[in-house]
Amino acid sequence: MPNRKRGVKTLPALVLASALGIAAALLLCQLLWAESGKRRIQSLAHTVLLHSESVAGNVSDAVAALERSALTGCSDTDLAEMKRLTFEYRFIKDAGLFNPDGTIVCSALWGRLRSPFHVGAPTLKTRNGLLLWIRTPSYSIPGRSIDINGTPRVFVVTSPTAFASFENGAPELSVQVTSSGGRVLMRHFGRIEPGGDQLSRREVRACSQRFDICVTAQIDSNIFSPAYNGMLVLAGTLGAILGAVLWAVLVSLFHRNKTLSAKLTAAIESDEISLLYQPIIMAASGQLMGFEALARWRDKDLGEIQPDLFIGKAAELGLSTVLNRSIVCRALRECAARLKQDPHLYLSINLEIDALLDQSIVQLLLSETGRHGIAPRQIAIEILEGSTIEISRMQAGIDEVRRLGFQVFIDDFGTGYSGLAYLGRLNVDKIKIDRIFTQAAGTESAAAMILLKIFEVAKDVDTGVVFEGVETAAQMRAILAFCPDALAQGWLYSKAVPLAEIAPAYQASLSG
Ligand SMILES: Nc1nc2c(ncn2[C@@H]2O[C@H](COP(=O)(O)O[C@H]3[C@@H](O)[C@H](n4cnc5c(=O)[nH]c(N)nc54)O[C@@H]3COP(=O)(O)O)[C@@H](O)[C@H]2O)c(=O)[nH]1
Repeated sequence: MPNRKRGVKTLPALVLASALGIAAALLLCQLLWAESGKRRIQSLAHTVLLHSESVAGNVSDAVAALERSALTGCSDTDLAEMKRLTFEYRFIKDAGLFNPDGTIVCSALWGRLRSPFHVGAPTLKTRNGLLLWIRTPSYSIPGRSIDINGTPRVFVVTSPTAFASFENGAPELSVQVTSSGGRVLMRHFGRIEPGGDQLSRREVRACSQRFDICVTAQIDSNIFSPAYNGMLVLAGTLGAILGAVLWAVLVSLFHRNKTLSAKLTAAIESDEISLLYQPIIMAASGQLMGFEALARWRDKDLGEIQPDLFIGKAAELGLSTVLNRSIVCRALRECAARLKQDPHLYLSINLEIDALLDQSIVQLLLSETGRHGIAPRQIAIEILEGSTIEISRMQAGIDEVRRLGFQVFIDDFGTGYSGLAYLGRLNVDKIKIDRIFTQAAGTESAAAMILLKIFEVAKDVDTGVVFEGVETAAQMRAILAFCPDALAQGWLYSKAVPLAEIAPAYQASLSG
């Protein structure tokens, strides 16, 4: 029954996730398609502009040639010369002369007109001084309109097929050729709609440096048009699958998190968190000086869980105190014999600063060391440098613990936000320099310079130093060069292991 209930809830959620996936996929597809359309019209606008410039250049040259010619009127010689010029220029359909009163009386193509034709005022005077009559009534065929370019003396008619190669373009494309101010529309293919850059519409504009011409190209890349049905179905299907997969991943993460929380709670309560120990060595002699307790949790279903993860999770679940108490008790129980056997050894335990300020943990440390007959001096509490707790409160807690005989170390020094000034203000026994600095030893990096600086300041304020994360003999040699009595911890000597595997001395080969 419960499974059926869950199935009933699952189906609408799955349908909703798929629907959201479809919507997201279609939206993404539309945006990508519109952007690819923009690249298409950029190239189209450029091509049309180049073509418009060559038409305008051809027309200007023809007008200049007519101006230079010795035409005086509409004699047969004049008409022959006009014809010659008309044939010479590719984008010119006809050429002729204006009367001084602004009327047309003859042209190369139509010869002498039966009656003078009045063209009226020009539509535009270009910045090159050319007069344009756009879509003005034809002087030869009634009802037709033509484009005339000229001066007050001569004119040419632009060939109506000058832009024929751009006619009958794809239906989603529109192009218009205008004067540079956009006031006069010279040519258009398709209709430019106002408002580019909507979901589907993109627009580009390109203007000529040489002529009074601008080209605007627009594309309406709407994936919902019937032409793109195939793409629509593919994108929708992929979106539905992705939405469903994402939903399944989120649900499984949520369940894993819930499972992790439940399992961790059970593991802490039944004292299943175990400890490994990593040796801390006097590098010059290889002598064992102490060991750090590092928590481990292996779940039979989830496998090995990183300490960062389960310690953070325990804090989220409000289980930090229970976990800390179990770690303190286990560490002292497991290490008591070894510490008593060798009184110069110490055991490091990681505790958050809040735990150090928690009287119940301090009392536990006292009672457990007393119960096992361990000197408090043999216990070092490692706290993190970066903490939001006020420094004076922190120092009061540290002082109290040190007064009881325990040592206090600052862990991962250099990675917090407090900087070197912190060292002078906090009274601790040792700092543990983080491995990002240790591992830079002997290199030319900024981290290597910071490492030296940290070491100098620690020496000035008479605080001991442990170099964490030493992995290579070269790093160790470089550290020994400036700190001959360095304490070191790292994989060069040993990873964290069961206490029984920790030897009294570690002869790391520092040569080679
Ligand atoms: N509050 C508590 N924090 C704890 C406890 N146990 C562990 N931790 C913290 O979890 C972090 C990760 O710890 P871990 O995965 O155990 O990693 C430790 C070492 O294994 C690792 N290490 C040691 N030597 C090297 C090395 O040479 N190279 C390398 N890449 N890693 C190395 O460093 C970790 C020890 O770090 P630190 O504590 O800073 O000395 C870590 O922050 C633990 O503090 C716990 O019981 N309580």
